[in-house]
This record gives sequence, structure tokens and C-alpha cells, in this order.
Amino acid sequence: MTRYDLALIGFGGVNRALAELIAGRGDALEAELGFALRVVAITDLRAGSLVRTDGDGIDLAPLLAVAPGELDFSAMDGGDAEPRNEWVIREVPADIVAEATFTNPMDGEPALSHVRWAIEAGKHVCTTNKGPVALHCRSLRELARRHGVCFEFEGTVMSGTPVLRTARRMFGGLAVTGFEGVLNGTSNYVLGRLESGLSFADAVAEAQALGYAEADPTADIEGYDVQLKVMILANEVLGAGLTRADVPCTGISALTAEDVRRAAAEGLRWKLVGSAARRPDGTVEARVAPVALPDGHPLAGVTGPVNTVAFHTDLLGTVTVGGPGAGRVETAYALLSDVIGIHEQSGRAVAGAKSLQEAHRG
Ligand SMILES: NC(=O)C1=CN([C@@H]2O[C@H](COP(=O)(O)OP(=O)(O)OC[C@H]3O[C@@H](n4cnc5c(N)ncnc54)[C@H](O)[C@@H]3O)[C@@H](O)[C@H]2O)C=CC1
Ligand SMILES: N[C@@H](CC=O)C(=O)O
Repeated sequence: MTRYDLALIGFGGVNRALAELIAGRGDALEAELGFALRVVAITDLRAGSLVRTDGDGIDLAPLLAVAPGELDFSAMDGGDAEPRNEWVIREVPADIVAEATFTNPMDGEPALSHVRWAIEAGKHVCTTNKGPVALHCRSLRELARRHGVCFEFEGTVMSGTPVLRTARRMFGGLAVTGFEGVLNGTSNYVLGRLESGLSFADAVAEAQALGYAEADPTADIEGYDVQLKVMILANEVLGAGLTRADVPCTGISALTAEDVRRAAAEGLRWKLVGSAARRPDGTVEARVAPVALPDGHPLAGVTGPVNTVAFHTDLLGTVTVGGPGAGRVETAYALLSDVIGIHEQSGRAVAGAKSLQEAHRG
């Protein structure tokens, strides 16, 4: 039975939910997917680092029994008060590094370095961190190709909803001309709560407690989170090569509860919309802005942390993908789907190498 050893970098909502998935249904996953998962290292800014490469690896149950803010690895066997990210990523034997630290929309660091170190050490990477992917995807892909490892990031757009894989695998042979979508769970949740009478601050606090918001929710409210997602989607699906400067961005902070309620009474729903479209000259224009959509518009009925993106294509017209856009478990599932993707690609690589050997022999 194949087994993948995982190093978890960042042990907040998402990677903790991944650990819960592995601890809670590892055996069922093993039976269904044909591979086992063992966590051999965890690092976190607040908890420190923990490494166990013997036996079953790290015993996750006792860690998960401790409240997130109270976890301290320093007194544990194999533990250290420091995160020791570089040492863990480069030196601890692991097959896959799951990166889920804070997203930095300015330069992608320190997650960018985490991803680079892992790839340079010959480890596959899956990440939910939008910074490195939006800002440096091309160079990281090239680095991964040179080192013969996978670089997967399904969770960076619409959490566990498989929008990137759908667009990459299912749109072969047609031209995507653009897309528009509700791509941030927090702002959409906040707009809905304003409509039902909550204050802005209370609505944001709820979104934080539910695990939807970024560590600094300004990214959700001012639209930077959607800006990164638009870049990722446009660069993946339209080959756009967009930088942040190419995507003008306005968030929802200027909207008041009164604006939202008045619009609702007039049959309009405010939504934070991220969009991109190919111009006749082949370049791509993109933006992030709040829009008051009439009831009946396909994006007007998207509520709470649900996200939806409508892709415009030449052969199929508009194809819409919708599902959870945020949430700890939902995003942990994206990491699991990346691991499955890595397993499939590794299987193909092994099968390819075997048939090459057979061809040489025969
Ligand atoms: N929560 C969600 O719904 C989604 C989150 N994401 C992304 O996934 C990542 C993780 O999200 P959450 O777990 O919700 O965030 P979180 O804030 O709950 O957890 C992040 C963890 O990373 C740790 N950390 C920060 N910097 C670190 C460093 N330099 N070294 C080691 N640990 C470090 C923090 O101590 C914290 O425990 C973020 O980049 C976020 O943008 C993506 C899609 C959805
Ligand atoms: N903060 C983000 C989480 C997922 O990317 C959101 O609210 O959508």
C-alpha cells in the first residue's frame, strides 16, 4: 500500500481540519483511495514545531483535543517552541508539504519561500495560500517541473469546490472568453447578514468565528482576496499573465447596512464581483467591484459563504460552477483533493517509467 508522509506548515483552521480528516477517516480514505496518509511534521507560528517520523508518525488525536490557541509543541516529544519551517521543510523526510499559513497579498511571503524550499527539496506541494500562486505561479510551476514534483493549489479559489480542476480538465477544445463570479465567502456572508439587520462589525465577527475570514479580514472586505483569486483564475483559464496592478479593486467597505437593505427593497442584491474578459486584441481585462445585481441574475441568489463563477465559452455558452467558497473543512478537502491529484500524477509517472523500461527491454 502506498503511503504519503505529510508535513503541515501552519496549523490553523485549514490544516487542523485536514488533520481531523486524516485522524477521523484515514482508514476509510485508505480503503477508498488506495493510499495511506501519515503526518510526520507540523509547524506553526504560535505552537512551534513537532516532528515524529517513526511508527505512525504524529499522534493527532491528543493535539486535536487541545483548543487551537492553546497548542504548544515545546514540551512534547519531538517538539520545539520555534516553528523551524525551513529545517522541517528541507530536512524532515516527507513526501508532501501542505502549506496553509497566512496569505500575504503583497509579495506572497513567507509562504512563497515555504513552497520554494519544499520543491527544491524534491517534495510535492499542496497549498491553499493564494499569495504564492497568484503572484508567482509560473516560476513555481517551472521549478516544480525541474524537480519532478507536483505543485497543486485547488483550494486557492472557491475552497473545496473543484473550480480549477473543472476549468483545466473539462474545458478542452473550447475557448473560455471570460468569467464573472462571487469569489469571497466572507464578504458575501457579511452582505447577507447586513441585509438581515446585523451591523458590519458583528457580521465580520461572525464570518471570523465561522472560519471564513482571512487572519486579517481587511483582505476580504477590501477585495484583495478576490483580486488574488481573479488573477489565479484568469492566469490559469485565460493564460492572462495578470499582476495585481492589472486588476483594479474596490471592496465592500463603502457600503452601509442602509445601502444594502434599501437595494434589497428595490429588488437588487449587492455582490462583490470578480471578473475577467478577453479583449478583441487577445489581452485580458479584469476587475473586482461591488455590483447591485437585479433579482434573477444568476449571481444575485448566491448567499452566505457559497461562491459561484460563470465561465463564458464559445461552444457551450455560459457554464456555471458553484459551491462552498470558504470554510475550514471545505478547504481541507481541497488539500485532500490535491493529494489525490498528486497520487494520480505519481501513478502516471510510475506507469510511464515502467512502460519506458519495458520498451527498452523489449
Ligand atoms: N479558511 C478558509 O476558508 C480558506 C483559507 N484559505 C487560505 O488558507 C490559508 C490558511 O487558512 P486558515 O487555516 O483559515 O487560516 P488561520 O489563520 O486559521 O491559520 C493560519 C495558521 O498559520 C500559522 N502561521 C502563520 N504564519 C506562519 C509561519 N510563518 N510559519 C508557521 N505558521 C504560520 C498561524 O499561526 C495560524 O495558525 C490562508 O492562506 C488562507 O488564505 C484558502 C481558502 C479558504
Ligand atoms: N477568506 C476567504 C477564504 C477563502 O479563500 C473567503 O472568505 O472567501
